[in-house]
Amino acid sequence: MHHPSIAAIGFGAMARSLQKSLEQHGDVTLSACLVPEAFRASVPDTITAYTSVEDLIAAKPDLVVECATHDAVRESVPPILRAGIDVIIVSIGALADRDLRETLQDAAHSGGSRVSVVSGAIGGLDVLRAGALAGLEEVTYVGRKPPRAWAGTPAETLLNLSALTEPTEFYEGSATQAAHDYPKNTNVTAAVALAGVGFDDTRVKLIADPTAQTNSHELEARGAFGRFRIVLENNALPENPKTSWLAALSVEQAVLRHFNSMEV
Ligand SMILES: NC(=O)C1=CN([C@@H]2O[C@H](COP(=O)(O)OP(=O)(O)OC[C@H]3O[C@@H](n4cnc5c(N)ncnc54)[C@H](OP(=O)(O)O)[C@@H]3O)[C@@H](O)[C@H]2O)C=CC1
Ligand SMILES: O=C([O-])CC(=O)C(=O)O
Repeated sequence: MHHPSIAAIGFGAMARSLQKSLEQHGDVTLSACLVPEAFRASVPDTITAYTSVEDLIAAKPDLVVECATHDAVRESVPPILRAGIDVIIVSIGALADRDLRETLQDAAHSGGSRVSVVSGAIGGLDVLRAGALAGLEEVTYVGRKPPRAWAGTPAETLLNLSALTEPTEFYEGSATQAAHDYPKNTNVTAAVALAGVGFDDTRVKLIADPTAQTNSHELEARGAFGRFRIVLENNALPENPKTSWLAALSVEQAVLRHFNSMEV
């Protein structure tokens, strides 16, 4: 049987966690990645590090998983799809851009490939998708993370993160604006928006909480189907406090499912 070999775009906290976890599982190998030139030296010898998308395509991976940035989705994913290689996207916030969504669909169509997004650090997207068919009246997402997870974001200019003593909300608005302002922390809101009522109508609240030990995601929806509320309390990846471990596990699950002929 063919042993699938996949490639990652990016080789940060999530791709590393995915690679180790797949190695333990044994059925699929993450054997290559596409990284910026400056990052190449930090990729272990067992992984082939490409710095051009053309070289990655020439290596013909069975599947590519994007675990990098919104820019990587914009720049690298369309040519890979056009080359006939399926792609799983994790930096879903990039899809707040309608033109990019069309570009990706066109690229997949012309290459006869498939592009999909992961559920990532959140759950309940199946409920939203089903509920949306009968109409959703309201979808609200509340993201709560420890202050260190908001470092390097506009929250830093709105709050004194290191001096916070109580949970503080610093953003309330649409998923469109959240994806733009907090690209490394609101990919989950993009997944919620795509499954439910779209980017402009998905309400988002973001909280820096000095008492929080986890990255928590609260999702509430109301519609013709009824009501729904879930709360996830995710442990962060040790290498990146912004990213939940569950997000990496959800990529692994999507990869294994991709190569399974029976979807259960
Ligand atoms: N859907 C979801 O639920 C979730 C999605 N995410 C998203 O997943 C992605 C990966 O997360 P994580 O691994 O924690 O992030 P990291 O920052 O740890 O890793 C991202 C890596 O991608 C590299 N990179 C940057 N630009 C490019 C590019 N154009 N092409 C290839 N590589 C590039 C970075 O290199 P350098 O350091 O040199 O810039 C870095 O090594 C992020 O976009 C994150 O926001 C995260 C959590 C949940
Ligand atoms: O991993 C998480 O908890 C969520 C996250 O960063 C994102 O949605 O981008």
